[in-house]
Amino acid sequence: MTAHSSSGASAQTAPELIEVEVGPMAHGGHCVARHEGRVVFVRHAIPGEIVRVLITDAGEKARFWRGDVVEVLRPSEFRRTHQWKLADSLRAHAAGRHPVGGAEYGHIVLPHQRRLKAQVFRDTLQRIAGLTFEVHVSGADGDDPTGLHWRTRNAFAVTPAGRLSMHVHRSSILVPVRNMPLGVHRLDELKLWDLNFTGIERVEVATPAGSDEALVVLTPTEQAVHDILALSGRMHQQTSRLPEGTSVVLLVPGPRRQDSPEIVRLRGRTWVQETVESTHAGRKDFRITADGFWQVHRRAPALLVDHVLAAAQPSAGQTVADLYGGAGLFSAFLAEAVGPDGTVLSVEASPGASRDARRNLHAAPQAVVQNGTTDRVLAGWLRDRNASLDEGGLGDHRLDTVVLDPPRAGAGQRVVEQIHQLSPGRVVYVSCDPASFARDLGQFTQLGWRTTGLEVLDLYPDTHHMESVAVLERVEQ
Ligand SMILES: C[S@@+](CC[C@H](N)C(=O)[O-])C[C@H]1O[C@@H](n2cnc3c(N)ncnc32)[C@H](O)[C@@H]1O
Repeated sequence: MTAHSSSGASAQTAPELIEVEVGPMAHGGHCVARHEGRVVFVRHAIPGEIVRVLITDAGEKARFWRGDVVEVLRPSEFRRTHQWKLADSLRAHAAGRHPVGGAEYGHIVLPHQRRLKAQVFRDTLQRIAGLTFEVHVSGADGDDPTGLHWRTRNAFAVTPAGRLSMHVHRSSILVPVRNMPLGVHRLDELKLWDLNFTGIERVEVATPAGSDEALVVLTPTEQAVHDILALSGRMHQQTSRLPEGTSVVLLVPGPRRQDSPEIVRLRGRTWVQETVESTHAGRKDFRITADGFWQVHRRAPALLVDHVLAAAQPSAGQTVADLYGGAGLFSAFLAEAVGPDGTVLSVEASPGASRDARRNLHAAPQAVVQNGTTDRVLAGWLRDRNASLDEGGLGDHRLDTVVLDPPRAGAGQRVVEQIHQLSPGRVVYVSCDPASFARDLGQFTQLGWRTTGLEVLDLYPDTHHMESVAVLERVEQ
């Protein structure tokens, strides 16, 4: 049973099953092993184990193969029964199917998951940026030892029969689901698996922490878009028995890719309220619309705000840029810290998230939202620093601090160079991907920046993902 072949070469040339002793955990959630001189990326293993691996992705000329553990011949002391049956490679393959993606660390006890993440983070920084750091990974308070029940944002695919499902890792194969153990308990209570989503391609669910509210966001298939009225009627009827407090919207893509989607309200409202309680900076409410961005772990917003404030050390009257600002999470707390005499420039590319940010920052006139890609906005600031903010300049401001929280791809060469040219006193880099972070940090280091603080947080238990907050300061010339 081979899921797919990456190289285009025939998968039959690889043996179906191999036996290996697995080496270190690598970025991406697989361990590195060798079979007759060839590198094999083995998922669902733990370093040091001897395992039998089903090759899922191979070719005679491929530089490396990929495979899933199907039998453990010498288990690690840190192995446990996977906490989620559908994502468990051992039980899935024994039943003749592939595990769903998204919980590739679920067979490892939580403290060891964090030790492995620290090792992966350290190795990635060393390999890509040539930098050596002591790394400790800490978890969020209140996390379940199983590593389950933390996601307040969940997304599902839909089978041709209209059932909620998830993808097999790196594959178009869909597996119908009847629960989502990584999600907060409220998600399972909605019982969305009992509904028929024919005509829908993607179902996203927001279940804010500590509230009974939920927002179900349905993206139609290409065919169903042509008769939105009929689809709306069917979905309205299907979702009518969802618990009180559940809102449902259709997210209809605009005619061109760059257009904002149209949000069609089927029930309740088009947004959810999120409340963030920071340890030292109080409590704030945020409105997040169906197409807006919000951090996924129930504790992530508050924890990240605390870390960003500690790293940025904003003070009254300062000017701070919040790049990739989303719905204004960091900007709202930064705006309070710099006060009415300071300025926060919140830069966000998505029109929906920018709209949320404007609403969320309404009470803080010192926070200005600039809708546009970071590289374009920064190019404007550099072109004419004295031009007013409305004209795309910096309005004579000098940046004290730049906070950036880019998506997984990182900021990239151009944006790092632009931040350097803007010459802020400090940079706070929030990252959800060690590899792109290492690449960008390498560039900052070459430009004369020094890392003076680094925290790594486990905001994605049972998966290989992690979050980091770094402080960079300019080396004195
Ligand atoms: C990881 S999120 C961080 C959002 C925010 N800091 C928070 O914690 O809620 C990244 C944000 O960057 C936005 N984004 C993606 N590419 C961008 C770009 N090139 N320029 C500006 N914003 C971008 C996304 O829409 C998203 O809101």
